[in-house]
Amino acid sequence: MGGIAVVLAGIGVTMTRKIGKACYDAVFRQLVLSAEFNSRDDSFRWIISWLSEHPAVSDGKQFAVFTSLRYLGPAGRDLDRDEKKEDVYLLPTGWTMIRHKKHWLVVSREQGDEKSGGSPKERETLTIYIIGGSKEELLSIVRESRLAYEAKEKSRTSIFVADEYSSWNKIASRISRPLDSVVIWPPERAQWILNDCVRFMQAEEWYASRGIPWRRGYLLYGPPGTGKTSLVSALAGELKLPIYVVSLSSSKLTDDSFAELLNGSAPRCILLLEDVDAAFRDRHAKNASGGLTFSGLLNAIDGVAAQEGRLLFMTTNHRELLDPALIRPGRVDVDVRFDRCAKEQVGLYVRSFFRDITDDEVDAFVEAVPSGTLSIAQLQACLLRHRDSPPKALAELRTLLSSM
Ligand SMILES: Nc1ncnc2c1ncn2[C@@H]1O[C@H](COP(=O)(O)OP(=O)(O)OP(=O)(O)O)[C@@H](O)[C@H]1O
Repeated sequence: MGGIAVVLAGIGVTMTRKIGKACYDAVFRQLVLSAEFNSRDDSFRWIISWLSEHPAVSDGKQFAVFTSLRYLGPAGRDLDRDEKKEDVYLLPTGWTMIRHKKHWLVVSREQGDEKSGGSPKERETLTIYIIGGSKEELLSIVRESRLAYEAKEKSRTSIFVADEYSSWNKIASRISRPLDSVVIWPPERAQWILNDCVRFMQAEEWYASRGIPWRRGYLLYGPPGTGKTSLVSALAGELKLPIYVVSLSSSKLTDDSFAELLNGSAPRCILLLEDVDAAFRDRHAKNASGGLTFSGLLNAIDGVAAQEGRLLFMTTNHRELLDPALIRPGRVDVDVRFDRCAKEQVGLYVRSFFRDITDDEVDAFVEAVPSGTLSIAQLQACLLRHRDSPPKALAELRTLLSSM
C-alpha cells in the first residue's frame, strides 16, 4: 500500500513538473522572442559589431575579447604585410541584459561542441531574447546592425583565408589600398585591369545572352615582391569586393573540400589562388594521397557546377611551370607580367615613399638602380630602414647593389 502511494506521489510530482514547464514555456514563448546568430553566418559579424558598440555593453565590466584576425595562414602572410590592424570587439561574457530603446534584451553566447563540426570559432552562437517585443523590432535590430557594419566596412577590404577545416576565416578587414599605391609599369596597366574587371562585373546579361559562362580569370606572374598580391588587394578595394584566398599547397585540401570552399565564398568576390605553381607543377605530380587533384581544381573553377560572377586571380613566380590546361583561354583571360623595377618605377616609388624629396634626390636613386635588378619589395625594405633620410637610404642601396 505504502509502495503504491510512493509511486502515485512520484507520478504526481513528475506531472506537476511537466505541466509547470509547459505553462512556463508557453508564457515564455508568448512574452519572449529570440533570434539566434551563428558564427558561420554574416549576420553574426553584424551583431557582434553592433553589440560591442552598444552603450549598455560598452559600460559593462566583464568582457570577452573577440577578434576576427585569428588565423594567418601562408596565404595571409603577404596580404597582411602592410598593416597589422585587428578588428577587436569587447563583448559581454555569459548572459547579459541590456536596455535597448523600449525593451530589455538578454544576450547569451554559447560555444558549440565538437559534434557540431567546423572549427571552434565556427561553432559559436549568440542568441538575443527580446522581452515583450515584436518580430518587427527584432528584425529592426538586425537591419540596424547590418547598416552600421556595412557603413564601417565601406572603405575597408575584407580578406578571408581557407583554414585547416576547409572553411573561410575572416583574417582581416583593412583600409582599402589605393590603386595608385601599386607602382607597376607601364602605369596605365593597373587602370586597364581595373576597367576590365568593372566591365566584366557589369556584364552578367551580356554573357547570359550569348551562353558564355560569366567568369573571368587573371594570371599575375613574375618574380617575388613585384606587386602581384598588392595589385589584387588594391583592385578589391576599388571594386569593393572581398578577397578569398586559397593556398593550393595545403595538404588538407581535397577535391570536395575545395569545391565546397568555392561554393561557400561570397557570390561577388575576388578568388585569389596564390602560388599556383607550387601545387601543380604538372598534372600528374599530385595526388596519390587524396589531396586536391588537377581535375578537381579545374572542375571547381570552371566546371558545370562552378560559381559565376566572381573574379579569379592566380599568382605565380613560375608561369613556365604551369600546366597549359590551367592557363588556357577561358580559364585565364588576362595575363599580366610583373618585373623587377624599371628605372621609371624606381622614380615613382621613391617619390611616393618620401613625399617631400627633391627632384635631384629622385634622379640619384633612378641612376643608382639599374633596370631589372631589384623588386619593389627589396627597394621598399631598404627605404623603410631609412625612412627619414633619403641620402642614407641611397647609400645603403648602393652597397646592396654592389654586393649583388
Ligand atoms: N609594384 C609595387 N608597388 C607598390 N608596392 C609594392 C610593389 N611590389 C611590391 N610592393 C611591396 O612589396 C611587398 C610585397 O609585395 P607583394 O606581396 O605584392 O609581392 P608579390 O609579387 O605578390 O610577391 P610573391 O610573388 O612573393 O607573392 C608589399 O609590402 C608591397 O607593398
